[in-house]
Amino acid sequence: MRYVDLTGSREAAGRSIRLIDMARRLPRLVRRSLMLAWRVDRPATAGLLACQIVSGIMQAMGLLAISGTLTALLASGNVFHRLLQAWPSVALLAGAAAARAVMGITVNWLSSRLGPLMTREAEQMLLDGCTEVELAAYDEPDFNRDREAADRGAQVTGDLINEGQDLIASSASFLAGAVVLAGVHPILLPLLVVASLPQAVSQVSAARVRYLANLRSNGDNRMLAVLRWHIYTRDAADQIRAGTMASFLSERYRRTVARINREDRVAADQGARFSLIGAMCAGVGSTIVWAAVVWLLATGQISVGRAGAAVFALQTAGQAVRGLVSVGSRAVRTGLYMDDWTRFLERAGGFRMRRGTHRPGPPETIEIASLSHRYAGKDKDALSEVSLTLKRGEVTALVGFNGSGKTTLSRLASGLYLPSNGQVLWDGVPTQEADPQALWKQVALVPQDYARWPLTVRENVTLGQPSPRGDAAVHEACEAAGADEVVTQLGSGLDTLLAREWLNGEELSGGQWQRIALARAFMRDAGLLVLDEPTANLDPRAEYRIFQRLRGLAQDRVVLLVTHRITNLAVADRIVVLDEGRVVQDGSYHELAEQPGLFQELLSYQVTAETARSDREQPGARQ
Ligand SMILES: Nc1ncnc2c1ncn2[C@@H]1O[C@H](COP(=O)(O)OP(=O)(O)OP(=O)(O)O)[C@@H](O)[C@H]1O
Repeated sequence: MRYVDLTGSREAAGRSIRLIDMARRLPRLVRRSLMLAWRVDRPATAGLLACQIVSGIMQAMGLLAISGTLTALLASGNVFHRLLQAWPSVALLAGAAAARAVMGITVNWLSSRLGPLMTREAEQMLLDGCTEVELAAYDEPDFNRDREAADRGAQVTGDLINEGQDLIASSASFLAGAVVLAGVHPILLPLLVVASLPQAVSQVSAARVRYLANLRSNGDNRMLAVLRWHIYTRDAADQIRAGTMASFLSERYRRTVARINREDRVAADQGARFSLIGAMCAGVGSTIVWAAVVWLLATGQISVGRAGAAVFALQTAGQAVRGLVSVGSRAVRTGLYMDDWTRFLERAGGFRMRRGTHRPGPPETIEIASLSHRYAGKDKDALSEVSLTLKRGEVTALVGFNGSGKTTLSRLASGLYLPSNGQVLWDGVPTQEADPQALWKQVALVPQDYARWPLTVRENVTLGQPSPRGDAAVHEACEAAGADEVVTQLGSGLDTLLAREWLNGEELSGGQWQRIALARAFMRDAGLLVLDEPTANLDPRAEYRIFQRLRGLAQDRVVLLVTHRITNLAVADRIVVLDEGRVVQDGSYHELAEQPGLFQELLSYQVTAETARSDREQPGARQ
């Protein structure tokens, strides 16, 4: 089995990496890296640019000083006189070298300061981008793939500053060498550039091969991250042991890695072949250039001193061209990853929330009108033609078999999903016309799989939004959810960190966590309370208390309860029975209990203590 991502447009972008694209892209990349650097640290960016300019000037001066030194030393006259002539050039040479060394150290210092800042900033922008997408995005493989790619782009953003700096440095060296070479003889510079071209092409080809290989392994790499998460973390640690799954997971990991290695190996071999061809061409090119220098010297077209300067300038410019090509191809690859990041941020993977601006208050009614919903990639609706009205002051319960659409309906009612067809109207306004943040201020949700935030108890309950009443409100919410008993047992009360993996962190039991999750909902001053299996982990006493409180809570809000505990449903004003995404029954507990239908069937599966006892006392009395 192979984990595959569709990578069409990115693959096309990768395939289009050619020398000409690289030349076009490089200035844009340098500009982009400098803009991000400017955003995170202006003085460091300005310092970096200044250092590069000074360094380039020093390099040119150093090369000119070499020419001056050689000309003076090789001139006629006595040694002392020649040394005297040469020493200002030597001093300039030494000064320029020292200045370049200092600039180099400063550039390193500033780049290492900027790189991590840029990576963190890129990650932060990505995180912000992710919170702005529709929840439905997470059901789309495309979105998940693009987010992973963008994450990789964010990680390499810091590299771009080093690559950008290397590019600027190589360009400055090339310019310095070019100025000197052009001064020595006009043929040398074009000859050097032409001689370097084959190597440039081969380097870019190698970069293209590596990028494409990486792209092909994208799905597998994503799966490795998922496997690592499950194997490393505590969440599934008990199940891996009790289920003796370790060797299966390890083997799956190994096989996935082996596939990636095979792709990498092919890319490395192909890249090495390109590099070898490039190096051979570079050797031939260098021979031609050096032969040209010797020929110019032999035919008296340049002096020995100028030939000496040409040697150094050729070395400098040749190194610069090689540097430009090798860093350039790396930077282009980094740039492609960064394109993934930029594209994702621009479009939020194509799923940025674009809803209205209406700011709803606590709803009087939530009308669900001819609502249908189909999840991405599914060929069947999860909900079909559902119509019902939820009212403030009422507890509406949703019941039905697994997969009948209860959770989907509660997510649509709370505006987490937008309907594929039909409408959800909060006091007459469709959810897509409401400002989502304002709407969710009116939602208190206890989902089936509630988050166990590695935060303090206080933060877990307030969700980072403390009440003006301070801890008094937190204690009240905890009391309402039965979490007060949990808090009093914890060493540091509300300040206790709920994460065993950290020093002084505490772990809670499943039921204790559920009480905290309920306290979160009770803490929120929201007009819609959605409870999805809120008591699945609670002991009978805690469960009884929650249901006792529910009526009081419903007085000034809409309450939507999803539960499989049919015996608790007497608390609801109204029960809606769902089957395969359709409403099949709707009424009070007593009405539905009397009617033949699915509700009666569900009721019949509830083995009460009464029936169990009668079964024990009268074996064979019930079939
Ligand atoms: N994120 C999703 N992406 C695709 N399909 C989904 C998604 N969530 C739910 N479904 C599908 O929608 C249907 C209804 O699921 P839903 O979770 O609403 O059922 P439910 O009645 O709450 O089930 P349960 O009682 O097991 O909690 C199921 O067929 C399920 O496979």
